[in-house]
Amino acid sequence: EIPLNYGADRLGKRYDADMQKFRDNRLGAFIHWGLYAIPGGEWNGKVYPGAAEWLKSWAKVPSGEWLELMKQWNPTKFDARKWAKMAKEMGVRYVKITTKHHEGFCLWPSKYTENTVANTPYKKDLLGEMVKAYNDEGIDVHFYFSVMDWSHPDWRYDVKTPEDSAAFSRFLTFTDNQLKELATLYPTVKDFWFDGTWDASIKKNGWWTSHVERMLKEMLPGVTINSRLRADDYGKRHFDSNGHLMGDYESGYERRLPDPVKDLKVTRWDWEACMTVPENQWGYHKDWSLSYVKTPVEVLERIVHAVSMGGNMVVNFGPQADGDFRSEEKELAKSIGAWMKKNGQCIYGCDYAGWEKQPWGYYTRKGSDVYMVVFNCPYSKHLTVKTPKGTQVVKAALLNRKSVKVVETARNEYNVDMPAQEPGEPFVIKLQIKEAAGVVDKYRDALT
Ligand SMILES: C[C@@H]1N[C@@H](C(=O)NCc2ccccc2)[C@H](O)[C@@H]1O
Repeated sequence: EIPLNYGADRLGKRYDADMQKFRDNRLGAFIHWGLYAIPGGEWNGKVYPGAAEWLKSWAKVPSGEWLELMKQWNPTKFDARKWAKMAKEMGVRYVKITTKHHEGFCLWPSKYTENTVANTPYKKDLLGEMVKAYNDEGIDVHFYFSVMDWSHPDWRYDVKTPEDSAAFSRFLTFTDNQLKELATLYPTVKDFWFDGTWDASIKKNGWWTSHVERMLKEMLPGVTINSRLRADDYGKRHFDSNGHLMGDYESGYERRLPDPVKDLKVTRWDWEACMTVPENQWGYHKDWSLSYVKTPVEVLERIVHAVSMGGNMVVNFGPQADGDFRSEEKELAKSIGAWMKKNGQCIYGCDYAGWEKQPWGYYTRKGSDVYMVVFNCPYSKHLTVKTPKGTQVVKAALLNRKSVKVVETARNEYNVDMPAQEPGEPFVIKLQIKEAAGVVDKYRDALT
């Protein structure tokens, strides 16, 4: 192994209670809310199809002009308790909030910059209201924090000159101060999800990313940190130069998922994916007709797919500037929540089952309970199940307890019947299994 000063602090998964809670939560929501919600993808009469939270970049708006939007920031319809109820109804166990996105506008009254909610007509501490409301509903709060800050004069994409070094050193101190502020003001925060860390300036300062992980874990024992923060001595990100995951979970799956057959390696570490409902909109965009908008079932399939491979899924919401949500997002939360109410036991606390994936859908597992989550109904009316050697399927039942017939068709192969009534939506079959070592093998391989 290459000797590293700023590589992974720990080898292998964390098994402490805080990490177990992170893992058991499985389903989260992202809240992308900032000044970008005001223009909603349109600038000077032109609508930009790219990610709305990147509008400042697409429309090449100078920081001074962009920050003028602060004068319009007054979410009169914002009601943190309503937001928390919506999350509760959706069945998410945690919410990741953009404390500060690339634009540099802070949802909390930071004393290290003028670019905060305190200097807007709204004035109040939005982040504090959200943290309290979500926590009051028993929902964990995670902080999204963008290291890249387009509005800070000392931010640099790269560090090439002595002036760059002096400026970026000031920037890193500023960022330290903001992170300490967040950890001090909101000590119930359970996770920091860092973004905007791909530029050369950060890759050349791997030491700082290691310092941030250690500083936050010192201030908030048990807090989790995503791999995206981290760069090692050689600028290697997420995984260090020895291939070890940095941080506590891999956070590279943004708007994409591992292949459920080819990418089984991801089951070796903790990971969390995040997704948008349109093709690529995190912040509020006024025109969702510009790209495909996923249906609730398509969102649900991505949630189940992630859990089936031992990962978490975070579904994004981009609130309007007025503090209300668009109807598509309200309907999505209701629809996912209704399904989770009936079937959540195949998600919460579940993990990779280790069985061979079948075309009808995904397996998840919790202890000795194996769940079949069916998205694709076969014309054969049977759901093929292939178990690992030594494992038998004893019984199968729908979650409403109606049993379904199981017929053994070959060694470690079964036909599980489809339910008599067509469920009309993705459904779950719970398997009772028997894992006996050295089971009598009554089948013979063909002599060829
Ligand atoms: C979670 C997402 N990460 C932010 C982001 O910048 N993603 C990578 C990206 C990099 C360059 C152009 C578009 C998107 C997006 O704005 C969201 O916050």
